[in-house]
Amino acid sequence: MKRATHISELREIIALEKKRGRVIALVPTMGYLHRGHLSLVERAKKTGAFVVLSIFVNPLQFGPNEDYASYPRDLERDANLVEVAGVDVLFHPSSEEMYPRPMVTYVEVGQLDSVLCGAKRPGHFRGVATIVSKLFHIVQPDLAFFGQKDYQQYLVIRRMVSDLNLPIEICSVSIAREEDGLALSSRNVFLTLEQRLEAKILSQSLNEAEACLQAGERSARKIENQLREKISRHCQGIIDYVEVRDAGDLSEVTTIERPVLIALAVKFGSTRLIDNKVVEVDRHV
Ligand SMILES: Nc1ncnc2c1ncn2[C@@H]1O[C@H](COP(=O)(O)OP(=O)(O)OP(=O)(O)O)[C@@H](O)[C@H]1O
Ligand SMILES: CC(C)(CO)[C@@H](O)C(=O)[O-]
Ligand code: BAL
Repeated sequence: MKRATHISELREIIALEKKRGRVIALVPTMGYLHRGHLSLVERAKKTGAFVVLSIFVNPLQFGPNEDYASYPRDLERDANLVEVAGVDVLFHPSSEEMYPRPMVTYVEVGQLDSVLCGAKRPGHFRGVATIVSKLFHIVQPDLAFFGQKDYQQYLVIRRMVSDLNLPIEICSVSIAREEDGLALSSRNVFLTLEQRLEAKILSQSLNEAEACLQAGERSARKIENQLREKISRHCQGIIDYVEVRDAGDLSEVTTIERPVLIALAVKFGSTRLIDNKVVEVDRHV
């Protein structure tokens, strides 16, 4: 596995592979890798592409009171993991390399930024879209892989690629979970034992909401209220949001008739976890 910290080095490596006719796949991450990240690599490898994995904790997507400074980092452990997983090149630039001077140019994401995590983390998706756009320009991949755990992020990137006519196929990968259902996340490492045990309620309550929908419930507000009630009853986490929205464009839903995203964010102390489920409904129930 090759490693690059400078944009120019990475560009040289990729130019050579493109000359050889290789398809290029990009897996953007913030590091502290787990099985969820490795499932993105696995999917990328399966395409036969030359796989570039980036690790960069992007300051632009963190709010002033968020966890940029304390975000978990362990580059050497990550490098070993991705080498074993078969990544072809690991790109881990410094902040100075990615942002040599204060930015004046950003990618704005409009409507999609105004709900769910976008509403709770002002400027977050502008930061995500801007860094992902920079990575896309640096790597010029044919394919890029994103996890459904960050479903809103996946929609934002898909829309950015469409709006800006970028010739990149955006591939989404399903959520990798612990045995008890908790979605894998780099931030899980910050949970106390008690919080870790309680956190399984998030995926359990999403499964229950799905069962309710499959049984014929069609009121989005009822589903949200049931979820809130269950989470509040079974854990000390503070609900940031619990919402049912259209799975295609995140618009508001009252009566569920199309595929919906059931999404939630819950804070366990200072650790904010997100999870979601996309549910297709049978129109004839
Ligand atoms: N459990 C998971 N299953 C599938 N994909 C995941 C999972 N966790 C993260 N990813 C994906 O990996 C990519 C990089 O995510 P990131 O490095 O932010 O990891 P993370 O574990 O989501 O971190 P955090 O939850 O602390 O934000 C994103 O596309 C994200 O959706
Ligand atoms: C896509 C991403 C790497 C951009 O910094 C980040 O938001 C993440 O890890 O999901
Ligand atoms: N996976 C999203 C990165 C963040 O929370 O900033």
